[in-house]
Amino acid sequence: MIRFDSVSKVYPKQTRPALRDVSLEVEKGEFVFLVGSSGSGKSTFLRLVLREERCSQGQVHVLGKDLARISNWKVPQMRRQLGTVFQDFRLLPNKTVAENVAFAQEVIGKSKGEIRKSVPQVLDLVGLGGKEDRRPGELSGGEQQRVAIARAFVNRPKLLIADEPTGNLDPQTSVGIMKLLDRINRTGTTVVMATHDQNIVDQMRKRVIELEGGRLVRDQARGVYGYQH
Ligand SMILES: Nc1ncnc2c1ncn2[C@@H]1O[C@H](COP(=O)(O)OP(=O)(O)OP(=O)(O)O)[C@@H](O)[C@H]1O
Repeated sequence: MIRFDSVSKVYPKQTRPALRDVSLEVEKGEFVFLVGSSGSGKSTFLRLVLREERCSQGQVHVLGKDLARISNWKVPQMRRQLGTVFQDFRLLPNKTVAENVAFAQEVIGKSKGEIRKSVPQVLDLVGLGGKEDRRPGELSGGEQQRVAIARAFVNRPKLLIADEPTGNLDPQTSVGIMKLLDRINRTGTTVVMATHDQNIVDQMRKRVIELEGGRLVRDQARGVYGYQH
C-alpha cells in the first residue's frame, strides 16, 4: 500500500532534512499511527504519500506506483484512490452536509443516480442520518469531522490518510471519531493517522511508527504512544 525506501526530504532553502533515510512498508488493511513531537516529520511523511511534495532522495511507492514516475497530470487520478481527513475539517461552508459529500463524487464524474444512492448510505454509516440539510456552521466539531470522514470515504478509497483528525475535538468526541475510523479500517481500507493524542494511541493498540528529527526511531506492532511531549 505504502513503501518508503531510504526516503529523505529537504525542503527548499533548508539544510536540515525534514525526513532522513526513512524505510518502511504499510500493508493493505493496516491501521497505523504516526507519532512524534512537533516538527518530527509526520506531516511531511503524509505529504509525500499524497504527492503534495516530492522526496529528495529514495523512493516512495503508493498503491504499487513509484510516485516519482507519475506525471503531474496523473496525480489527481492517483489521489482519487486516497481519502484525506484533516484537523480543521476543510468542509465547504456554503454547501449542506449532503452536498459536501456529493461534491467528492461529482468531481470524479459519478452519475446522479450513484450519488443519490451512496450519499445517504455513507451519512448513515457516520451517524449523520437526518442532518443532511445542515451546513457545517450548524454542526458541532465532532459532527463536522464525521462529514469530512464521510466525504473521504464515499468513494471507497483503498487508503485513508488522517492528519490529527481529533486535534480540535474533546476526548469523548475523539473516541467516537476513532470508533468510526476503526470501522472504516475494518471494511478493508488502510488507515494512516498522524496524531498527538496519547490516550487514543494507548487505547487502540495499533501499529505505531515514531519519528524524531525526521528519522524513524520506532516501529511497533500493537504499540503505545510511548514518549512525553
Ligand atoms: N514547507 C516547508 N518549508 C520548509 N520547511 C518545512 C516545510 N514544512 C515543514 N518544514 C520543516 O520540516 C520539519 C518537519 O515538519 P513537519 O510539518 O513534517 O512536522 P510534524 O511532525 O508534522 O509537526 P507537527 O506535529 O507540529 O504537525 C520541521 O522542521 C519543519 O519546520
